[in-house]
Amino acid sequence: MKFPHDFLFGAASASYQVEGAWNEDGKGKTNWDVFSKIPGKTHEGTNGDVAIDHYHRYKEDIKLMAEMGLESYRFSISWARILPAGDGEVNEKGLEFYNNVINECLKYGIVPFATLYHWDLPLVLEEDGGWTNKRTAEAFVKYAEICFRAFGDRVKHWITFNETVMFCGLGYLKGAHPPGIQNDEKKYFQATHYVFYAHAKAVEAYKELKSYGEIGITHVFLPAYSVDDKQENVVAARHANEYETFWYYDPILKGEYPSYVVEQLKQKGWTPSWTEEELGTLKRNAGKNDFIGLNYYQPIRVEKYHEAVSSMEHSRETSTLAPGNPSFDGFYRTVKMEDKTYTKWGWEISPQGFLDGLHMLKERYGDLKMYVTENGLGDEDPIIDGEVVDVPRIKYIEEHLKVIKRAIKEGIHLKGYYAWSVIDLLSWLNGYKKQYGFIYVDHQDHLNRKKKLSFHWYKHIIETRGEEL
Ligand SMILES: C[C@@]1(C(=O)O)OC[C@H]2O[C@@H](O)[C@H](O)[C@@H](O)[C@H]2O1
Repeated sequence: MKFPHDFLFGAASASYQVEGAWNEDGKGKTNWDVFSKIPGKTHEGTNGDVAIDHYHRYKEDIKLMAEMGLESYRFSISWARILPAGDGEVNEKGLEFYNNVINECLKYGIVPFATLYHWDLPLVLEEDGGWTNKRTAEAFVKYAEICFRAFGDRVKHWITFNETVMFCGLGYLKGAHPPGIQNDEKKYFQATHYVFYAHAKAVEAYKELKSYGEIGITHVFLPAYSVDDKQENVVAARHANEYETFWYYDPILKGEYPSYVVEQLKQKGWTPSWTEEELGTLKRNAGKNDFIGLNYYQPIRVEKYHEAVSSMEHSRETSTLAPGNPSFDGFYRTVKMEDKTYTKWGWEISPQGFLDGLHMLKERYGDLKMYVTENGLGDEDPIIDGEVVDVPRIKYIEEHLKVIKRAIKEGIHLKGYYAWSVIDLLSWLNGYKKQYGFIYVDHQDHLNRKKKLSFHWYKHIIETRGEEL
């Protein structure tokens, strides 16, 4: 059986991780332009000043995507190229760059899938409180409307935010991402709320424009499973799903927060300062979402945790989602299990965990259109006789595509798959230690591009629409 004719085989990138040209053509500074240059924040001081120079080489890169037969390219727009000061004056050169990227995609019949926010926030807004300041939410809606008007005649698939739990969690709890604050639960929950509010306002604005495209949000999908049947561990898994999934998915898809978490925030004094207007906006617009984007890499296995965690000291290492760390509130701990398979960075490889999680989502949110907006293997790819022989990545993606095909057969409304990443790119904290792409970038030879084994494999899968999987 082939994948459905309207299922999109794609791959993804993010502006800060590929573009470079950090201060060219009128682009404003972002939080990451500054944060990545604070000594010790990133592996070997890597940053996005050049990245893989996609800003100047996007034509070559999109031509390679076309040679792979890629049906859709998910990229992100850097807010600070469009509005250098976050709000205020529009930078025409910024609009020009993304118009060129979109037109280059369409030249090859590649469907552009645009993410408005993939963590690079204009510095002016970060310095004014970032996502804990409602001004940022309001500025985002203005930025979104500018993009809808400039690109919406050709871009018909929009994602507002990528992985809110990551930029809020690492920004305000672990401190590994800007603004680098640790253990501030009040700011963490406040930031998530203003992001959800900004999303709902952007959806409302998009629908009013009647561009007849679709809009949604991309969340991490990290289904939590108990390590065994012990009641306290089953309760720990429920707690993890409430805080890591339902807190993020409910306000978008139901228009209200999960009562389990709301009650506990009240008791702990972490309730965001939200207004009736904001909560009403969430409720009014929940039904207008066209899809949810899932970034799935792994599930988590959890057990009840019994030690105090007051003001844990965090590091880059405790921020990598590898198992063994307690949750921010100390309620549970993730566990590495003997009978599971893991990547070199300790992420479990579990296509079955994805399938089980998809059914959990369908049970809670109904027959909702979904895209896998990220899935892939971060690895140190072996180079043999000058060829990048990334067989582990082929196996990883093959197993996940098999499960996606099965999920569709079981009635899950999955409409596309975007491998992370289309091309090797800068990791926020890990530089170029692990690669994710179908295309190799040679940092020892002028960032020259080279097709990997997986490039040819994915090309075949797309051509045959995965019939053999
Ligand atoms: C933490 C990490 C990684 O480097 O492994 O997870 C996988 C992937 O997720 C994406 O949303 C990030 O933009 C990208 O940089 C990657 O980030």
